Amino acid sequence: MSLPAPLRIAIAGSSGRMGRMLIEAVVMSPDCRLAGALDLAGSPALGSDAAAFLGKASGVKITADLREGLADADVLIDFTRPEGTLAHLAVCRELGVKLVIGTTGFDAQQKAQIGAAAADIGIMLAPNMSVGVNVVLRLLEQAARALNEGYDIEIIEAHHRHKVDAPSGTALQMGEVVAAALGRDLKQCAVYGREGVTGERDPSTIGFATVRGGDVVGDHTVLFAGIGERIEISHKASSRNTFAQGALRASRFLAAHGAGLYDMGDVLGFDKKASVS
Ligand SMILES: NC(=O)C1=CN([C@@H]2O[C@H](COP(=O)(O)OP(=O)(O)OC[C@H]3O[C@@H](n4cnc5c(N)ncnc54)[C@H](OP(=O)(O)O)[C@@H]3O)[C@@H](O)[C@H]2O)C=CC1
Ligand SMILES: O=C(O)C1=N[C@H](C(=O)O)C[C@H](O)C1
Repeated sequence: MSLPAPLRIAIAGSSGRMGRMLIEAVVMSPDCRLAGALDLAGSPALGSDAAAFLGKASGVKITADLREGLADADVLIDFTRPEGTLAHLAVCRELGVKLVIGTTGFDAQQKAQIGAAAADIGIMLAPNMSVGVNVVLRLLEQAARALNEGYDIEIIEAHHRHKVDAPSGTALQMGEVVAAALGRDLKQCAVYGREGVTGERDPSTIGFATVRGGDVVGDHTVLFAGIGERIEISHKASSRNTFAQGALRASRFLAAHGAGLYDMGDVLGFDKKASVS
């Protein structure tokens, strides 16, 4: 009996922290094949083998030419920057290549562009691909429903010194899930940091606090602070491999599904309630 053909995966942002982790994960997965590797024009890595940093030869050269990098791919996994992802999205749509988007920091208009492209291709959009965070999103929905009065909600996140967006995409998604469970609109109730004489806390708000430093992979805590007790629901990532493995699960899911906009809840078989992103 012959084995099914491997899933052909291209990676965007090949020289980035996640790009390298993803290349390693693809190369190590027997059911996947590295089919393309993209990086920005001007990157010193252009022309070199995508797996050279692992001391291996993948036979795939890093290119800035999107059509060349996507020519042989079923799925592109993209953890870059919003402007890069949107450029990749346009070419994926044209070529019929499915897209796993891990990039964070999109504004509402950019998210709408992604949603529109999902009419033609399968797209997975998730600010955090770890299984653990997506389970935490479900726990948060339940906790927020049960603690809907008398508890102040604060979301605290910590990341490495190189992260460029704040709050993290995960923190924002946690805020959206909690706000939706409470029947609030996050746009109306979010407080992003405090300074000076702020006055007493407004109980209808959801506060965000951001910490940046060192090599923290990604910590998120949602605090429900009541009188006489505090509940903290936390997730701490200790390796980027958890995000890479989630992105591979997402790629396998997309390979088996048609056009549409999906999230990690779909991959994990959750119903749609907690999938605000
Ligand atoms: N969904 C999830 O599970 C996770 C999401 N992330 C998100 O992934 C993104 C990347 O994170 P990380 O790997 O740490 O970042 P890095 O800065 O390490 O890597 C980003 C990569 O994208 C490239 N890049 C930058 N701008 C563009 C552009 N306009 N077009 C094409 N490529 C571009 C960079 O190239 P160059 O180096 O030449 O600038 C680099 O190779 C972030 O948005 C982060 O929040 C991160 C981890 C998990
Ligand atoms: O930039 C990162 O590193 C991470 N970004 C994601 C986010 O913004 O939520 C996910 C993860 O926490 C790591």
